[in-house]
Amino acid sequence: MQAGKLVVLTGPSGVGKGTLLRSLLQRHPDLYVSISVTTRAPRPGEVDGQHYYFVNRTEFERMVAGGELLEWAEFAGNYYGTPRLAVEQQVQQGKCVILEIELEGARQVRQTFPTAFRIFILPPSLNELEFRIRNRGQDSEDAIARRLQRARAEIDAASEFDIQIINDDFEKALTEIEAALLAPVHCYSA
Ligand SMILES: Nc1ncnc2c1ncn2[C@@H]1O[C@H](COP(=O)(O)OP(=O)(O)OP(=O)(O)O)[C@@H](O)[C@H]1O
Ligand SMILES: Nc1nc2c(ncn2[C@@H]2O[C@H](COP(=O)(O)O)[C@@H](O)[C@H]2O)c(=O)[nH]1
Repeated sequence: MQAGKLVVLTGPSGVGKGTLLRSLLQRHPDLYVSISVTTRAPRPGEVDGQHYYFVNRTEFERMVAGGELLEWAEFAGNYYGTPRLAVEQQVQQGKCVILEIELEGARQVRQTFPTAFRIFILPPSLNELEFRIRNRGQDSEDAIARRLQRARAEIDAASEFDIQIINDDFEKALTEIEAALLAPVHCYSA
């Protein structure tokens, strides 16, 4: 699996991973962002096959049993996983493939693809993280509590990653990710 590169982007829910990735894709449309499978219900505006593949638990468990997922985890009461085939095909075609996934999945990828480049996005503070999740206005109180509880453990694991970037000033964080990905050893190397 070495023609392209695999990049893992992890960080607590609400830190801004998705927003950073959308801006990164606008600047670098040749990047490939993996579309995950999830049992979470779609949020308003989320489109099946674009934001996620939305499936029920039975279908997700069938995909796990069939070896169709590169990694998967349960997060805040729902399953999330990365479809293996699309990622492998894109990497073989030389693409730089980005997985935006939580900590347990990132750890699995470290076992299966130890050469993957792994970035951890940190919030400026837990208070700001909570503000961002609430301000996003997409999660129930229960979901917010579960996500914040998980955030603490995730932040404690930040040093497992190749680099840590604080998403305080958005443009600065974006530039730091861009610089890391465009370094020859991380993406786009021959
Ligand atoms: N640097 C920043 N300063 C202030 N707000 C930000 C910043 N970056 C992102 N946000 C805002 O934080 C909220 C959460 O961002 P986003 O949904 O991208 O997080 P996420 O890490 O992808 O979350 P999840 O893992 O739950 O999908 C959004 O409303 C976004 O606009
Ligand atoms: N292990 C995986 N984690 C994933 C995947 N796709 C998304 N995620 C992470 O889940 C949480 C919650 O996402 P949300 O869209 O419900 O807010 C967040 O940390 C995502 O990064 C995946 O395929 N595998």
